[in-house]
Amino acid sequence: MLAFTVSGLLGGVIGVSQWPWPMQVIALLLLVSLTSGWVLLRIDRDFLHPMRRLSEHARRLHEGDNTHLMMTTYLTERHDEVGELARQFQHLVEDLKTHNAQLLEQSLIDPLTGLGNRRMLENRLDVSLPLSRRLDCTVSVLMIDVDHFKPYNDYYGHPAGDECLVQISGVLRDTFRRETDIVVRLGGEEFLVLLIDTSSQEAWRLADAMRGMIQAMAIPHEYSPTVDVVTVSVGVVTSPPGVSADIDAMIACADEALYACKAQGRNTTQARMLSSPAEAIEAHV
Ligand SMILES: Nc1nc2c(ncn2[C@@H]2O[C@H](COP(=O)(O)OP(=O)(O)OP(=O)(O)O)[C@@H](O)[C@H]2O)c(=O)[nH]1
Repeated sequence: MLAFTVSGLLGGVIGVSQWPWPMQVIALLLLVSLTSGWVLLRIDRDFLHPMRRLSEHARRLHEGDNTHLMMTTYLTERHDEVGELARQFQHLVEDLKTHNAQLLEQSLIDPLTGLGNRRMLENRLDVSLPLSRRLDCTVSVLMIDVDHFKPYNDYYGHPAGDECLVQISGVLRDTFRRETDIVVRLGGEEFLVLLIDTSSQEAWRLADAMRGMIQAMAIPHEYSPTVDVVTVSVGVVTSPPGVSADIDAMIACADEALYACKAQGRNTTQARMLSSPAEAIEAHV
């Protein structure tokens, strides 16, 4: 159609209609080829090429190549439908990214207390332990367990038990405030704190101060055989500089100290010094 229109115009302007008919046919064919070539070039430049870029972008995202999260402005700044498609695609990617970040955060947080959970501990340990080895500094693990929590739940009810755990979490959060401190709820009424570059004396002092603050909150617990308020027992283990901290050995050792607290009547803090992964020596009672 375009070719015919153009040929008509050319015919009028440069007198093609005066040419012999074979020349007219050749001119028309030439015109049709040039026009189709031009149309194909435009289709490739305006449509196929951007589509290839868009699909390449989607492929990279699919393969997890986060260096290409932002789409090229070549696509997003276009004022046509392709540009609109690219912008909508980019919004979708950004929404998914935000949503994924929220999901990841939720998967690391204990919903009741807002503290980290076991998974967060594992993630943070991947950074903290190699860092402590590199800086050649101490690592301390505190295992904290609420005393006589079963009777508390039984008599005051599960929602009151939940509230009690939330209040205890608040004390933990207020006590262990360094950026490098890791404070998590392991599950149930058990919490873990990991401190790096804190001396064994300081770890014990902080742990015992925290225990005292929980007692001082004076959450009534008239069914506790220990005292008439909610208390915790704390097992502390410190791995000194130069000893490669093995988290499983440390947790096992802190657990031993915790059970010793329970055996000795609860509402107390006991500490151990880990001199090698296999060997634990008592530091404080
Ligand atoms: N409210 C509430 N209770 C929980 C939660 N998780 C675990 N518990 C309760 O915590 C109690 C733990 O009881 P036990 O492990 O027997 O220990 P305990 O009574 O604290 O005794 P000791 O640790 O020996 O002092 C159980 O009754 C659990 O049901 C929770 O998320 N919310």
